[in-house]
Amino acid sequence: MANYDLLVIGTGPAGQKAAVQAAKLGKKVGIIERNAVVGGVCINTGTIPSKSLREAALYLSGFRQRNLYGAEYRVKDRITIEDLSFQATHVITNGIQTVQDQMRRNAVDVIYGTASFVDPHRLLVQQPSGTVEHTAHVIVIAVGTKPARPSSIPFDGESIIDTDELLTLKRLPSSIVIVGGGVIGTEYASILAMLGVPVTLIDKRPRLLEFVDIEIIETLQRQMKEIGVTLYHGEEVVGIQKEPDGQITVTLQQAKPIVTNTLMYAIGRTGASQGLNLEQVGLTPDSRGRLTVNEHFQTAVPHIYAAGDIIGFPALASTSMQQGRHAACHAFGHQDRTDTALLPYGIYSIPEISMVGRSGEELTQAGIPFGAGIARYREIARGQIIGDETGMLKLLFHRQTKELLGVHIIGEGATELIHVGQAVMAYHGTIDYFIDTVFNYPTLAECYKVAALDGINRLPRPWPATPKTSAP
Ligand SMILES: Cc1cc2nc3c(=O)[nH]c(=O)nc-3n(C[C@H](O)[C@H](O)[C@H](O)COP(=O)(O)OP(=O)(O)OC[C@H]3O[C@@H](n4cnc5c(N)ncnc54)[C@H](O)[C@@H]3O)c2cc1C
Ligand SMILES: NC(=O)c1ccc[n+]([C@@H]2O[C@H](COP(=O)([O-])OP(=O)(O)OC[C@H]3O[C@@H](n4cnc5c(N)ncnc54)[C@H](O)[C@@H]3O)[C@@H](O)[C@H]2O)c1
Repeated sequence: MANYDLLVIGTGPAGQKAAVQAAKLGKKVGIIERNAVVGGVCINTGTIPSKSLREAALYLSGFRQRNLYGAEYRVKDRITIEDLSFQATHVITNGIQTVQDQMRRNAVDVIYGTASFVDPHRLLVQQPSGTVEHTAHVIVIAVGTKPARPSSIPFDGESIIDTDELLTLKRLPSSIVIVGGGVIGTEYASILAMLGVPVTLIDKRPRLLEFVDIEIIETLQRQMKEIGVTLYHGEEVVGIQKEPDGQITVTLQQAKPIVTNTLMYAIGRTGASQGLNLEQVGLTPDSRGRLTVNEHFQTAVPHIYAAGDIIGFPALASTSMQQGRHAACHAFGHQDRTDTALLPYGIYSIPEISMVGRSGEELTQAGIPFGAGIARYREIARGQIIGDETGMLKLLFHRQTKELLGVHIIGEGATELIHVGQAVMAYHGTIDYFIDTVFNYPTLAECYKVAALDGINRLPRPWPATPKTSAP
């Protein structure tokens, strides 16, 4: 038994950052992990493997170069699971090693085993060799999520799978039906289609990713159809039949049945709070296993914090890290602030999407008068050089003050480019910043200037004057 200032449950992004931050504040920290390796969903089954798979698919399929060298261009003709997992395995191994090194350098004890509460300050850790108990002044619950698996679906780990199991398949599916057009379903649909797998993507909502700007989603949907994704909106699976030849017949509510080789469910994730013995400390998760916290990530028991996917939206690696760090800072009296209004979103579909700030729909609903300016990659030198013909950057700004209110991008580099707009918004900058600034040429960042000029040109003259204090 050891006594800690902080014990963290879970070594995903939230747990890692909570642990390191507390260690930097001079605290004695332990972090508990039930898997054989550190890193959580992020490094082992979610963010990192899916993004590595995407990069490998884009490279091996030659997709990025097809507009330049022709639709037939390929780096490799028959792409195998081994080709794809080569890069992912390398990146995952490095990621695990990096987390282990960080814990060691910061003198954080990594305790392998499954944690549960004995009382509000005491955790039981089950290990293959037996159980140990540790106590702590502060506890951070960062246990993350697991894929939602409705009991009515006959999952078999091979042909009827969840999104974690996709990564363990022995060969690429010859066809796949994906149920759930959320972020995971959309990303994997693009990746698999890129590899030549016929993909059907089904979602019960009327369109994909309802929180994304409509014009951006229309572009994405067109692109996905072009690379071989069949989309069904407002549709649900009502029957699953495994045929003697191993194929699966999927019966839909409205459309004709589909025969497929693989069926994958990507219908969301549930909090991994089961088994934590939360009733011992008086905490009750919601129906999806999530915990409620205040703005400092404290649960109803003030010295027990929760951070990352276990607290629900936005459930991203990016936000989880910040939440974990914020929780540790608050617990040990160190000032910290998280700007939730400027949360960027990055969706690694093909093409990728990113956004920050408000959408046109939100501004209209709020009654804020706004203008829009668009730059298309095909009209930008860098866009032409890289052969991205569908990329687009859209700026939304206040019609009177010209303050930047939202940035929405689809195309190569979108998730990196977004941070230029995010910084300008953080300082309440106007689109004049982009008009007055010189950008490297040829770059995709030049889209900001072109979109700002487009936006101002669409306003009735005389154009509004620039307020003196608005630029950063
Ligand atoms: C396919 C996929 C793609 C994604 N892509 C992105 C992306 O591109 N960008 C992005 O920002 N986010 C992405 N995400 C989301 C991101 O992975 C999560 O937001 C992030 O991993 C959550 O971090 P976390 O620290 O809350 O928990 P997790 O990473 O889920 O880690 C929790 C850890 O806690 C451990 N644990 C659970 N219970 C116990 C227990 N009782 N005792 C001990 N240990 C326990 C688990 O074993 C696990 O290691 C993706 C997710 C998925 C599934
Ligand atoms: N790039 C990224 O940042 C990234 C990538 C992947 C995952 N993630 C995170 O992982 C989390 C989980 O992603 P997800 O895509 O599994 O969940 P999600 O909640 O985003 O999407 C689930 C989708 O499934 C649909 N659905 C649910 N039940 C259905 C049914 N029976 N039939 C048809 N459609 C159904 C819903 O309408 C929804 O569109 C998200 O919260 C996201 O934040 C982030």
